[in-house]
Amino acid sequence: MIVKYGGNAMKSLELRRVVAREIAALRAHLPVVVVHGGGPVIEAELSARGVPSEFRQGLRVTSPEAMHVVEMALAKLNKELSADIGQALGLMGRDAALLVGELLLDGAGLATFGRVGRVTEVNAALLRTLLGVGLTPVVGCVAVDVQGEPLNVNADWAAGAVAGALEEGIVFLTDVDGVYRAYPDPDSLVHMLGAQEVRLGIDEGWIAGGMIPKVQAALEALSRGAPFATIASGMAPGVLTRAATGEAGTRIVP
Ligand SMILES: Nc1ncnc2c1ncn2[C@@H]1O[C@H](COP(=O)(O)OP(=O)(O)O)[C@@H](O)[C@H]1O
Ligand SMILES: CC(=O)N[C@@H](CCC(=O)OP(=O)(O)O)C(=O)O
Repeated sequence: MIVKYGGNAMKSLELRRVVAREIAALRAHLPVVVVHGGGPVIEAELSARGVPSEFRQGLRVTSPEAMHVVEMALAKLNKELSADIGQALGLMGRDAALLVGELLLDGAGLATFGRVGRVTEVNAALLRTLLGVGLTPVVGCVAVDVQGEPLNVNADWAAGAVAGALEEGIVFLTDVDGVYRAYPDPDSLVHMLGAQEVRLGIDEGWIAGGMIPKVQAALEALSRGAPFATIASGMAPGVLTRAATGEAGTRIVP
């Protein structure tokens, strides 16, 4: 199974330990690949260095200077998360062409998002080799382009691409229990959400901000062969097993 671990599900050291325990418990039953982001850590490093960055359509417009900071921040976090999880090997998408990508272009075909990219190829053989020797791959969301330059990939997209390539299910851990029809009304949590309703939700604006790349990545993973894709809260005990069996979170369906 693929676990996408984002910035909001690692807000505190305590929460990080809870998630690490969940991942360790899950892999006693099935192989796990972790793909992580780290938006808040990136944000802190950029502001400490006075490097400006803005979000457009939920994506960080990434100058070459910002790219440098993004990669540095995520690489350090990658080592910390790998240590939290244990029996893990931390890798960036740039290592061994694990995540190969291309620049994201706007509607006019221009790279107005800067170094933001999307994944075109995943080195699934490497992930399978690591799993085969009992290591949990922990993958940071910086991909490499054909020129060997880094690309800043939204971590939900990166995780969705890995799930599609391995044809395994994926759980996106975040700070909410799933997708709400009227966020944050707790009674409006949706248990199953189809592609058509996802499009409607984005158009009508009740799926917004950071939830947009998550639902898009879930649909992309399903279309590439992942058997299930669920969005769930990293704060709920036992969440990974419950999300995998459909008892927790919002399951996205084609
Ligand atoms: N319909 C919705 N249901 C739930 N959360 C939503 C919805 N629309 C927008 N959101 C926002 O999406 C956030 C999760 O995305 P994001 O902050 O990018 O998480 P992460 O860092 O875990 O990837 C929630 O905290 C919430 O503020
Ligand atoms: C292009 C883009 O937006 N990249 C993200 C990568 C990290 C990420 O996605 O982290 P979360 O999972 O914590 O949101 C960024 O720079 O913040």
